[in-house]
Amino acid sequence: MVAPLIASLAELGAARRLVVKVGSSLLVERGEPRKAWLAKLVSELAGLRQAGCEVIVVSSGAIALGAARLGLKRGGRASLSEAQAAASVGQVELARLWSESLGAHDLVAAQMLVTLDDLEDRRRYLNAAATFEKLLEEGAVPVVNENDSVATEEIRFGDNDRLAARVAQAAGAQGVLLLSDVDGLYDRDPREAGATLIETVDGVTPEILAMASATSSSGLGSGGMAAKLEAARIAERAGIALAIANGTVDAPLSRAFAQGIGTLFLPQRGGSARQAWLGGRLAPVGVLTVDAGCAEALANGASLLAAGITEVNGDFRRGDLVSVHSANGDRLAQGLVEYSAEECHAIIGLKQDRQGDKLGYAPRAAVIHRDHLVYL
Ligand SMILES: Nc1ncnc2c1ncn2[C@@H]1O[C@H](COP(=O)(O)OP(=O)(O)O)[C@@H](O)[C@H]1O
Ligand SMILES: N[C@@H](CCC(=O)OP(=O)(O)O)C(=O)O
Repeated sequence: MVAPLIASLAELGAARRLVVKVGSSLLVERGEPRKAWLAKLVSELAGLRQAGCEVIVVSSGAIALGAARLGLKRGGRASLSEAQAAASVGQVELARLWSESLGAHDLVAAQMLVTLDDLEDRRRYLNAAATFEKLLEEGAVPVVNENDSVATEEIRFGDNDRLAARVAQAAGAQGVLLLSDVDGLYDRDPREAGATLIETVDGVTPEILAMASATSSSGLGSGGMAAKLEAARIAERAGIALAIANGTVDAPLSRAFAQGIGTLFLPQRGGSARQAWLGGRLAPVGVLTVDAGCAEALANGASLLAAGITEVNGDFRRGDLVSVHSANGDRLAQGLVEYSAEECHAIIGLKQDRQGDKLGYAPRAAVIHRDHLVYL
């Protein structure tokens, strides 16, 4: 039987497996950890655990803590190399904080540092998934962060919101709670007068995306509301409910779950687990632009054929992840390409029967087969 999808904040609080993400601004204030706040949050997490919910924590804060220890300006975010150095110093402290706080409730913290690459490669993704499963089976609480010290500019999440959504997918969680310094998504930047909290979002549309700004209010975090909406898109496609709630209050989890204050992004019924993984991948290496007829065919579940391609960009090889864009630049789909960029250039715009001459071998059935394509 297919489990029913979560439809309210109360149901999110009763999820069997939940990812709770804590932003830098909640954990760190003027370079110091907010220990009293963390202790209260952890007692709520322990309550969830007692109620039978398996909890995974995604915790930011390494860069902010490390920057303070090293005396770096701009919270350690002036350059990638400073962020990397700050993270490696701060992560030691962050891990100890979680280990001590969870330990006070007889819970064991398990550190998992992942890079974007770890979750983009299918084999490594499944490997991480197995580790989450084992840790939860053993009763530990995984505490996840990006491995900032080795991440490079191109291959990096940079924000822990999207990381939390990808972790939820890998760990088979039903829900994600992003704790931030606002009650949820407002219809415009909450610093503007008249901003209204949106309680439920049924599908992250371009109108919803337009509400968010990418600036972090505290200056400590990264990505702002825009990153949270990207996370919501990854989650909804994977059939996972995601909520944004305020972590600055006294009992953030019960305020969100019992009082229902926050924004809930409803999960959408999607394809297979593999398709959800593919749709959540974040680093395409090329772009194929298609004409209107092809865009319509893709929306109806067709494979991508060379005849509909009008432009090829990027340097990719067979099997790489590429984005499919409409003529006006909208991202329509992404998938694993059957040809290299060079081969795509050779057959662009051609029907199947004319491709063999250009390729020098019998053409494949499609440029991206529909089994390896996710319409976004
Ligand atoms: N439409 C919006 N709704 C809510 N918050 C928004 C919106 N647009 C911009 N923001 C800003 O995004 C901030 C949250 O992002 P961020 O500071 O990165 O959080 P965190 O550090 O918790 O991850 C809010 O404090 C708010 O100032
Ligand atoms: N991995 C980084 C956190 C990334 C980040 O800034 O996230 P957030 O504070 O949630 O916007 C760190 O530990 O400092």
